[in-house]
Amino acid sequence: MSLYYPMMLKIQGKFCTVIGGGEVAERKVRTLLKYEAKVVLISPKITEGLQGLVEEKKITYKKKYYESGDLIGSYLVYAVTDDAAINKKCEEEAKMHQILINVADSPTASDFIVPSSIERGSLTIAISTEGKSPMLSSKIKKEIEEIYTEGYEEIVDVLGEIRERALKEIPSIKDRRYLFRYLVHEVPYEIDSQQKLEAVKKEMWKVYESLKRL
Ligand SMILES: C[C@@]1(CC(=O)O)C2=NC(=C\c3[nH]c(c(CCC(=O)O)c3CC(=O)O)Cc3[nH]c(c(CC(=O)O)c3CCC(=O)O)/C=C3\N/C(=C\2)[C@@H](CCC(=O)O)[C@]3(C)CC(=O)O)/[C@H]1CCC(=O)O
Ligand SMILES: NC(=O)c1ccc[n+]([C@@H]2O[C@H](COP(=O)([O-])OP(=O)(O)OC[C@H]3O[C@@H](n4cnc5c(N)ncnc54)[C@H](O)[C@@H]3O)[C@@H](O)[C@H]2O)c1
Repeated sequence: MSLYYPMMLKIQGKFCTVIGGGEVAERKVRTLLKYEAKVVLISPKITEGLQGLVEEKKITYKKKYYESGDLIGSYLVYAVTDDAAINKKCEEEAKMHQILINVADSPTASDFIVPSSIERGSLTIAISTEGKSPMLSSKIKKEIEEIYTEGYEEIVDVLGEIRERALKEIPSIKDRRYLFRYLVHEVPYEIDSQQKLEAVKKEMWKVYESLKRL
């Protein structure tokens, strides 16, 4: 059994502190920015990529070594220096203040792990091995990407729109469940071209209109 509880976290507008400015830090920062967090970066040296983000004012940069107290007020912390003793100090401070921390060189010390993930609009598929093999996570990701192709973004949006309409227009939960089951299990999602995708979307709405009237 895994000790990690999977969940989806909204970090938009939250202060996330990254200690360290190397390649791993850059990857973490880019992901945090993608989800619109407010990133504070603490490191004496940073990569060119991170320097670019500082110049574009995308992140707040404090050019210094980590000191105790730096984590106060953070929502999430990433200890990603190449110095295990410093990462450990960050871990201790975070634990003292009950701030969630990810420690790059120690999955077991981390409160949370960043999974490998696939995004198709609102559909997210995340894979984790509890840090035992990021390489396996990455392989599985590639396999799943082949099954859940980009077209799923639009399929999920249509499912969402139909669900919203059905909640208003189909009073019986049994009927709604039948509809959702039909849309997900019976309509074949053959969507390997835009033309086929459009045909599937049309079919989904047709199913909705016909089941609504029953
Ligand atoms: C998913 C992804 C998210 C992200 O970081 O953004 C991620 N690692 C990614 C990339 C990546 N990771 C590594 C390389 C170099 C190549 C290699 O060595 O493999 C590359 C680059 C690449 O593959 O391109 C190696 C590596 N990873 C960790 C250590 C430290 C250690 O194990 O001690 C070492 C050094 C091991 C060593 O020195 O040998 C630790 C972690 N990496 C995790 C996540 C967490 C566990 C996930 C899980 O449970 O499976 C965990 C525990 C911590 C965490 O939460 O960060 C991201 C995108 C992958 C994708 O999506 O394709
Ligand atoms: N989680 C992952 O996915 C993953 C992947 C590969 C490696 N790692 C681990 O992550 C760590 C960092 O890897 P990297 O390739 O980014 O290293 P790196 O050497 O490129 O960068 C280390 C950074 O830490 C900074 N630093 C050093 N001491 C500091 C201090 N006291 N305070 C603040 N910043 C300090 C340095 O200035 C530098 O910017 C390593 O321990 C490595 O084993 C993790």
